[in-house]
Amino acid sequence: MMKLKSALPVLIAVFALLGFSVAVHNPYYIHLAETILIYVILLFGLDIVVGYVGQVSLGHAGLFGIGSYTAGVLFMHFGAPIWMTIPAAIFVTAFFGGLLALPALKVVGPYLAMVTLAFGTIVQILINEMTWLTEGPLGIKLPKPELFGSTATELEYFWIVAILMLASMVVVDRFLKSQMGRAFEALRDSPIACDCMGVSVYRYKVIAFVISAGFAGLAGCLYAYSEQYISPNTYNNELAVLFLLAIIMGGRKSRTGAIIGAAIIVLLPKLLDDIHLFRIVAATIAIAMIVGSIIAIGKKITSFKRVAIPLAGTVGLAVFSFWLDSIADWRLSIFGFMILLVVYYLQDGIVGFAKNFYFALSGKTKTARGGVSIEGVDESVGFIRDVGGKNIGAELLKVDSVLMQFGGLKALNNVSLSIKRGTIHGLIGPNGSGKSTMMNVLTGIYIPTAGNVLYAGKSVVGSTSSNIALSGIARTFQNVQLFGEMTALQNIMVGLHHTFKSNLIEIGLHLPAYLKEEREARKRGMALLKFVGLEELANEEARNLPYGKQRLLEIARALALDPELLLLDEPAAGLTAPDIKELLRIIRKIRDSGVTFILIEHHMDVVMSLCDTVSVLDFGQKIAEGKPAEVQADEKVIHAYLGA
Ligand SMILES: Nc1ncnc2c1ncn2[C@@H]1O[C@H](COP(=O)(O)OP(=O)(O)OP(=O)(O)O)[C@@H](O)[C@H]1O
Repeated sequence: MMKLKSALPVLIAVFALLGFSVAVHNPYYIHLAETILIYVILLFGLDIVVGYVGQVSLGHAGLFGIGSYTAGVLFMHFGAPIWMTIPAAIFVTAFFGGLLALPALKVVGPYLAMVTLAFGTIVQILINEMTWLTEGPLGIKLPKPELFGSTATELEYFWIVAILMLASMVVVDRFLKSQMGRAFEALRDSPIACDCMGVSVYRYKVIAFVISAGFAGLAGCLYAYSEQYISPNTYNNELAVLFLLAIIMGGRKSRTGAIIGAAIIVLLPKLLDDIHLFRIVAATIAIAMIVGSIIAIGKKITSFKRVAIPLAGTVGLAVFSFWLDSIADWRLSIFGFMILLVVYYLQDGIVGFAKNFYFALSGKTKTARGGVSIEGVDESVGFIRDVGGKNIGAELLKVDSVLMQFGGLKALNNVSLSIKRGTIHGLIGPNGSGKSTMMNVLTGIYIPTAGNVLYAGKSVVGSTSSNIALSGIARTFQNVQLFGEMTALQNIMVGLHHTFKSNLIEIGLHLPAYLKEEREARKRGMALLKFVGLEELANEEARNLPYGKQRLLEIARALALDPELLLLDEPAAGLTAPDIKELLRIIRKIRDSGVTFILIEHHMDVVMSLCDTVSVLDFGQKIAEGKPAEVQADEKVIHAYLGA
């Protein structure tokens, strides 16, 4: 059943393509459809970077050009056949994708948009100037590829493109549903939490750009044969903006969105050339809009006020189209107007809008795809660390005279701690005393100005957060850092990322090695959810969970790392009394299996009932340490909390 459901989009695509090639013989339309399919391949790749990793890229027209020119140059200079130019274009472009990723590691948002735009411009200039390789502005001519000894016809070539598009669709979908795709989404939703789950943000950003560029390279190569002529000015920044628009209009994180987006950017300019066609389409959209609005208002999904402007806009456009005699002078304005409407009113793109409309209309709740059944979950497989009394009481973590300075402020001033295995060590102190800073030093987010941190005898100072996480230190955050757009189960599976060894080929081909890892991770993920009592919410997006449950989910996600040391930063903050009771039970149970804790907490009853030892910070200095009752009675501590 599950298998059939996931194969359905591919089957629909196959039948649509078959139907098209049987019904349409006009080479002009075949070529148009071919261009759409080529853009679809590129957009699948671009969506990885834009939709999943959440980065802006205006460099994809440049990458597209690199793909085209790899094919063109190899053909012109060496007469290379298509079965050589395709892999070459993919690899060369993927390499440049890696280069494009470097700025993305440093800057985000508008800055990244500018850097990637510059990348596109540089590529275009280089293609133009390197005449010895690329023929410069003259461009390169190349015939349709050889197929079984004869040159492919337009229709045969259409089928080559169609098959590669289908293959890309399957492969991209598989990548994105694997640990790889989860890493991409995790780093978009919370880079800090991503690193602290042992998933290196650096590494996966680069991987995302490389894979994305690989698809741009494939698309570029196919485009060269499709057009049979390539020249530098095709790959301009306008095309880059158009690609980005296609993703936004179609709908990010969606293969259907990529197809719709590609169709729009290829067909819209043609549509705006033909006044009759434009009238028909504008009228159809206006009617759909009127009918949709009436239904939506009738079912109370929306109000008249909210649909008034888009309604007036689409109806106005339709009326305007009949009033016009010729469209030529209005093309750009109409295009701009349509973009404005879509970007403003359909922020989730056309696919996102259609989905929301469907769910609102049918009254069904959205369950994330890849949902799992909650029956027969075996809690015991989730939580596998059991040091069984090993070295209980020996030193696990030693913080040695750590100084953390921010400008003139000493957030931590010469603090030393000794954390014993199998214990719960409390870290308390008034607001701003340096507790969270200590957590950040321990997890590699801050590098201390001076001093050392030894974990199991080895210094972790200077190690990356993801390496520290993988060595066995997991944490939760004061201000919950879940991966909001991912389901509860997926959040935990990011924590289980370290259990995956499979590579891109194993994922792409769904080889048993990968499928087994995925199965086991799901099983463990569900077990961990059950452990914290969230198995019923496995398929719910994390951002929709109540606050208390979010905190529990964070603990379960941290446990997925199989930690030896678990750092909890104010786990009881914002929890109700029954939730706190549940939290205490869970923490004790984890402790009993041998995990060591550092616990920051403002709820004194929680600290008193859980901790074996408590250290107190005030203005970055350790002012007291000892058993909870001793510390509570300490003069300096009372003074720090109550003030003079
Ligand atoms: N990245 C930073 N840059 C500059 N100052 C910082 C930074 N991080 C923390 N500080 C400062 O260090 C001090 C300690 O902050 P920290 O967040 O560690 O306190 P805390 O004990 O966790 O407080 P709270 O209980 O309010 O969370 C504060 O004065 C804070 O403003």
